[in-house]
Amino acid sequence: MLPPGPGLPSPLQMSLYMADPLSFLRKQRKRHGDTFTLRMSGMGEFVFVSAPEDIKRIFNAPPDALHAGEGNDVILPLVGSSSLVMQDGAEHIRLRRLLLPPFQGERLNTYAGPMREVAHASLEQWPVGKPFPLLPRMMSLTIEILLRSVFGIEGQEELALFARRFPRLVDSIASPLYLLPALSGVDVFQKVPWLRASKMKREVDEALYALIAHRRAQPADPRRQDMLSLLLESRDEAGQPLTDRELRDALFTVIVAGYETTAIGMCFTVERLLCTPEALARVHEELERVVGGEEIQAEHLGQLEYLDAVIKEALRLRPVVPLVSRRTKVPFELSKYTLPPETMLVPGIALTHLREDLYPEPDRFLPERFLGKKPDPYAWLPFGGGSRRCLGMALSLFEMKVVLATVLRRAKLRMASKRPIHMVRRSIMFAPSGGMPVVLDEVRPRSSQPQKQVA
Ligand code: HEM
Repeated sequence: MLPPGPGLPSPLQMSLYMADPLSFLRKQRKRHGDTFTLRMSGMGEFVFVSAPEDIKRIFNAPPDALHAGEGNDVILPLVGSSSLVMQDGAEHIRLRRLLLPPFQGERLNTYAGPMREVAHASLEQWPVGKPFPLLPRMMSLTIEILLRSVFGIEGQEELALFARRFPRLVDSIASPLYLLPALSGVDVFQKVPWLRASKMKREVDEALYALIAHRRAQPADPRRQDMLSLLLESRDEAGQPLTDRELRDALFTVIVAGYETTAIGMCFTVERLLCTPEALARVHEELERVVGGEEIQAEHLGQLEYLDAVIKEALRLRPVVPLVSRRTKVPFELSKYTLPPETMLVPGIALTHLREDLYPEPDRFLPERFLGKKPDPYAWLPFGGGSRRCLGMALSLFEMKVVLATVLRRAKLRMASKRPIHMVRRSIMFAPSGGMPVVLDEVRPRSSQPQKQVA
């Protein structure tokens, strides 16, 4: 038997969820307790979970007990069948071991300089004195950072080509023309080759395979620190490198998973800061103390403790991805229930982040909650968790810090209107309403101090 839930007809549950997911979920938790079942018209039953002990059981379950990859069928035609997000079990573990190292640790430090430069260049293009939506600006910035740091692309022409085509392609999957057939397992790009999106995908694929071939043909260069170069050197336990197909799918996946999410996370952080002047003042004071007249460098980041807490609190209160899912493959014990195989389990990220027992006054923006504390991975989960935790978590937090520190030091920003910004659904994400209109009153000059060598 599944946990209790609302007795409403499933089309009504679906409509109420779609209209205002967060307040509908909060109401159900209040009424039915920590674990409850929603019935969504045409999509089946979903068991929502928000208690840290249940989330811990889910994130620590053996890889064969719970699957995540099969829930991602809808993006299969875009990311490809060798993408990490499509795998489960042993193949997921093998691929993740190959892909993870370039996205972690010390090597991130080499990206601080390029990330900062992209942020400066972007900021100088923002209009002064009139309202503009921040989200598209942040999206162009994050895509350029990924193209430089992950793909290792430097040529302006090549950067422009990918930076133009990727977002249009990713956007096309939100269209009903793509979504409706994809939900029934049809690869629109294959079946309807004359569609603009299909043509664009072929062109992007050709450019990606050409990039991979070009890199393979070059002798290994230890000075190259982009992730594609590192991935070309990766070997699995049997000594096998990644195939061209696996590399193409990995590059595509990183773009699909990484550029909008990070841009939205930065917008919401700016929004919370502009609405909380005392927190913004404290960020400025910290930047002045730690960075002073220099340019921001990797070595400053560890000392920006308040900015770090601000980003964590913004991701708690405005989680970009509001939920993750796992499908049970065996009978699965969860609190007092034994859930049958093929049950959809949904760790509710947004729901967990708003629990009063974990975060007193949960609706308030209080970065101090995270000062000097490591977040509990079963209570703070904007990047999901367990063996499926976001591959780009370290990269994304690093990038958010470098870009926000660069922008906030130079830009005098304010919200464009007093109307509150809401979280609105954007495919599987929550994004700021209206693209988050802001006004840039002034751009201060870059620091005049001579720059140290970038780490
Ligand atoms: C604020 C920014 C981001 C947020 C909020 C976010 C969130 C998430 C979440 C919730 C998941 C699912 C985890 C789970 O099922 O437990 C995920 C998976 C993933 N993310 Fe991110 N992400 C962000 C940025 C990035 C970036 C920058 C990259 C790549 C460079 C990336 C690559 C991936 C990949 C490849 C997966 C699939 C992991 C797997 O299935 O093993 N993400 N992300």
